[in-house]
Amino acid sequence: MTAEYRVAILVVSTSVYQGTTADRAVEHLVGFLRTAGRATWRVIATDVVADDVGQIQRAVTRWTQPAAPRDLHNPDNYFQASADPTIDLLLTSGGTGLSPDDVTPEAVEPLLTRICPGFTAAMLTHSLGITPLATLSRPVCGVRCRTLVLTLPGKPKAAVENLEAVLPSLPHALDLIRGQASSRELHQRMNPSGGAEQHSVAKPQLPPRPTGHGHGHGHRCVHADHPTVVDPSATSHVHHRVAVAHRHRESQFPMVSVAEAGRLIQTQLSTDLGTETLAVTPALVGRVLAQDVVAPVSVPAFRASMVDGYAVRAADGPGIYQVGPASVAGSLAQDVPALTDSAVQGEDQGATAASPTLTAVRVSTGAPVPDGADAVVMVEYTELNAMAADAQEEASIIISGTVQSGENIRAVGSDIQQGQVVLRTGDRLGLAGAELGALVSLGVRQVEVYRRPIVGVFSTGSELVDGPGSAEGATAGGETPLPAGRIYDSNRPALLAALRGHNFPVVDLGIVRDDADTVREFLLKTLKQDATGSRVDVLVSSGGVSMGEKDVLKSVLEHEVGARIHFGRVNMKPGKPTVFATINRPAHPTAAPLLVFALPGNPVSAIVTAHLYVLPTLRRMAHEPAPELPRLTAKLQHDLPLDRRPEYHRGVVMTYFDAGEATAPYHPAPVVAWSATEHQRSSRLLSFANSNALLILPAREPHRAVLEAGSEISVLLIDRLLNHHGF
Ligand SMILES: Nc1nc2c(c(=O)[nH]1)N[C@H]1C(S)=C(S)[C@@H](COP(=O)(O)OP(=O)(O)OC[C@H]3O[C@@H](n4cnc5c(N)ncnc54)[C@H](O)[C@@H]3O)O[C@H]1N2
Ligand code: MOO
Ligand SMILES: [Mg+2]
Repeated sequence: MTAEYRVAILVVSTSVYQGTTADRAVEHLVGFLRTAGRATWRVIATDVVADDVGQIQRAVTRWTQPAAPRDLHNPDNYFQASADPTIDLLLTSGGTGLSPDDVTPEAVEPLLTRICPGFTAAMLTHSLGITPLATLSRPVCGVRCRTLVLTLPGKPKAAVENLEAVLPSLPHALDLIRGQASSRELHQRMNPSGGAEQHSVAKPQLPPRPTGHGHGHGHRCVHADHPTVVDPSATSHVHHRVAVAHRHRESQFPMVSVAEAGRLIQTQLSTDLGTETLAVTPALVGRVLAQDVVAPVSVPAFRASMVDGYAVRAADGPGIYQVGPASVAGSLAQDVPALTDSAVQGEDQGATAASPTLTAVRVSTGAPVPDGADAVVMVEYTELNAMAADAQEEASIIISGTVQSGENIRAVGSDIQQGQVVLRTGDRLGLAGAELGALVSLGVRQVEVYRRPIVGVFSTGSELVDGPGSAEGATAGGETPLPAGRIYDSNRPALLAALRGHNFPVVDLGIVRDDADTVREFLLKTLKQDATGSRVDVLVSSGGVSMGEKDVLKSVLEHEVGARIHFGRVNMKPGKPTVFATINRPAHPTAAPLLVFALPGNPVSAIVTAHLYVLPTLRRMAHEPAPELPRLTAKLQHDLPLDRRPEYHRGVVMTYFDAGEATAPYHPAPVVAWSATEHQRSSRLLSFANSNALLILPAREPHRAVLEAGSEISVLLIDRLLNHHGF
């Protein structure tokens, strides 16, 4: 009985996809397979996609999924939707050439879990025997889960020739991939006479079979439970997930300095997130303007008094003034009568010793100054001359001093002139509220501001349980005793709190188990969120980036979702395994890449690196004028032992005067620093207790193991600077 294999064919061609060209590849390949022999080839699915990395990857992923239910947060799992787990052979046709549109190898290669250069070689050798133009073809072949993927050329004839070239070994290759044959059987099948060559057949590098999943017919991806390591011999970014015994025993990532890490991030971040027009409300504080604001009106818009007193004509000088109707704050300028000569001259109120000859209008601070008046005399510089008959109102007052024209009057536009540029592109609406207040005072209803990056935060770790800081934990009651071996996910709430505290929109993406397939699908799903509009600009994770067999994040990033890792280790304590990567978005090739900060899982390391790397990056992306953490020089108050790595030690920083110094005409405020706690282990969140700064300690050197009290050190503020004096 001949074996039966299930085949899917994916035509990759924009013109076929758009209907401007008819496809002939499927027909040719199906015709060839019908008569190919060696096995029964059942073409059970075909599809057409454009020359587009995202479309190709989605089709390939759909046909090469393991059948086991996916453990994703969103049940509406795009990649799962039409998964057919039983495709043995996936043939793509088209897009393997050299034109800029040809992206099939770029799309397929990152998805392959094991590359098979033998198939590629067989295809190329065969084709080169037919035409030298075969040099222009760039096929990739390899395994994804239980499916062999071959990228054939687009020309139907060439596609068939390439397939023909590999046909002899195909059935056995597929059996091996399915786990239904051994290499020994293969050799017997290919060389029934046996002999010495038998030993020269290279043993296929199959990863050991996962335990507990049975053999043969299971449709689980054989790699699912295996850690991933980079095969150092692999020249491409295709990875091999191999058993823990074969893992690297040294990190493959060069150790960069903190400064170099900062520079690498800066080369990748985008400040081109666009702008948004927002209503002028208190929520605008902290935002950065993406437009100049021109004053639409003057402030004040009317001549306003700066003091509580009496509006007069300065030229009238000292004398007795009859007090006219008041202008108080809230009076309409139009209702305040003008000061006129005729109103007062020579009138006699008859109520007191002296008679007024002049006139004044009582005004309060901020109230309109009547027309005709050019000065306001403060109430303190006047005396009551006479009361009105009701013994309540002022009838007249005495002004004894001289009065300057313009005194105590805010001229129209003297605070803000209509047409003046009041705020400029790049100005931040400060936390003190003044810029917001200025906009409101001008009646500006909305402004264009830079969009702030949206940050998705997730935790990796199979040991993690949602704690009281999360919605799930709150309903489950975070205090329930945890089984030994489990811990509450404290990194995610801590990181969310810090980022939200700095006014960045955050999305809680939950916990992702330490399993390469789960991590990969989570990342692909997050990338796919392009299409739905709910996309994040920056991903921040914690955990899974060191050397452990379950630390799969770097490998999945690099080899399975097409990320570029810009650094994977930094010479600092804590935070050595910090990873920074970028991933292009398949659905939006022109959009800025997604930035990924994969922070170490140790809680202190995650918080320190979030402040050191993530926060300044987000602020830069948001066009904030001072993106870096504030840095000061401080005097260390006690000896501190040094580490082999430069250390970001949790500390307390305070400005300090003693009473004598405070009275000196000028005395720079000394800044002093000390360690927040002893026992600054990366797991010990209490090392942050009361700390407001990271003390930057140099690495230990042969001649210097301790930094001595009195040393000047650099400190980075992560919270408010303490002020010994209060005010
Ligand atoms: N052989 C080596 N081991 C380790 C090295 C090394 O260079 N070689 N580096 C150490 C350093 S330094 C750090 S930092 C950590 C980083 O570990 P990972 O990023 O791989 O994180 P995990 O292994 O997932 O977890 C480490 C630790 O943190 C706890 N954790 C993780 N996530 C959370 C969370 N969301 N909330 C609370 N606690 C969390 C986890 O349970 C572990 O205890 O690696 C060292 N190892
Ligand atoms: O660098 Mo790790 O962050 O020391 O704990
Ligand atoms: Mg680890």
